[in-house]
Amino acid sequence: MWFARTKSFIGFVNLRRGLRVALIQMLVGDDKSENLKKAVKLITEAKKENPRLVALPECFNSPYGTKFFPKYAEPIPDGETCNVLSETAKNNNLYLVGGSIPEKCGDKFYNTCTVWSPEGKLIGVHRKMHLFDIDVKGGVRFCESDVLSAGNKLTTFDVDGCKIGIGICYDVRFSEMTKLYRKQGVELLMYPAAFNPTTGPPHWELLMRARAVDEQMFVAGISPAQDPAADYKAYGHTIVVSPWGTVMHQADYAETTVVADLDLNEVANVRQQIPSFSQRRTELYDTISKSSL
Ligand SMILES: NC(=O)CC(=O)C(=O)O
Repeated sequence: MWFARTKSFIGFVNLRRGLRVALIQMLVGDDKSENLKKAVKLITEAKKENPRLVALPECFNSPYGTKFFPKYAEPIPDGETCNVLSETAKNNNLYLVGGSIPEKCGDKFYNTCTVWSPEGKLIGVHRKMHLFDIDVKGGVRFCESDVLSAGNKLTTFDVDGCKIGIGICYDVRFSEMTKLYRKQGVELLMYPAAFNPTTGPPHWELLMRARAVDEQMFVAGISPAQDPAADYKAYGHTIVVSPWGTVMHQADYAETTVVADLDLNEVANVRQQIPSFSQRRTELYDTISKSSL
C-alpha cells in the first residue's frame, strides 16, 4: 500500500487544530461481498497511519450504473453494507464516511452516503441532492433520474469541533449548496464522487478548487480507482484542496489511499485575511428569486 501525505501550515498559532484524514481510492468490482471485504481491508490498513476520519468513494459496493442500482440497493441502516461500515468504524475507533451506496427505501432508490462514529453509531445520512443527468455528445451520457430519486437535505456532522459537510459527486457543481454549508459553519466539505474521462480532466480539480476558494474551506473529493474494463470508467484523482485553493494532494487513476493533515486554523486565517463572506452584497444578488421572471 502506498501512502501519500501532505502537510499544510500557515504561520504560528497558539492552539493547533488538526485533523488527519485518509481517503480511500478503491477499485470497485461487480461482486458486492468482495467490495465490502476490500473496503474493510483498506480501512484497516489506513488505520496504521492513525487518521481520525476515513472516507470511501461514491458507489463503493456496486458498479456505478443505473442498471446496477436496483440489484445492489439496500435499506439504510438495516442492510449488510451498513452493518459492515458500523463494525469497521467501531473496530478501528474512527469516524467513517461510507462513500455512497444505492439505497432502497419503499419503492424508491437513492444514492446515499452514511457517516459513522468511532462507536459505530450512524451520525449522518446524505442522499445525493442533484441527480447526474447529462448528455455530452461523443462523451458521457448518464441519467440517474431514470432510477434514482433526489435527496432534499444538507448533512453535517462534527469531529472534534470541526463541522464537516457532505455532498455526492454532481452536488459539487452547485455552488448554492456549498454556500449553505458555509452559512452553517462547515470547515471541511467531503464529496464521495465518480467523475469520468469526459468531465474529469476539465472539471474535477477546477470544481474542487472553486468550492474551496468560494467558501474558504477544505474540500476533499474521494473517487473510486479507474477500472479500464468497467462500463463507466471513474476518473480517480482523489483530491484534497486547502481553503486557499491549493491542491494539497491528488492521486492518479490507481487504487491508493491519500492521507492528509488538515490544519484547521487555516480556515479562520484565510477567512480573516479575505473577508469576502461578510462583504457579500446579498441585497443585490439574491439567487433564489421569488418573482415569476
Ligand atoms: N458522476 C457524477 O455524479 C458527476 C460527474 O461525473 C460530473 O459532474 O461530471
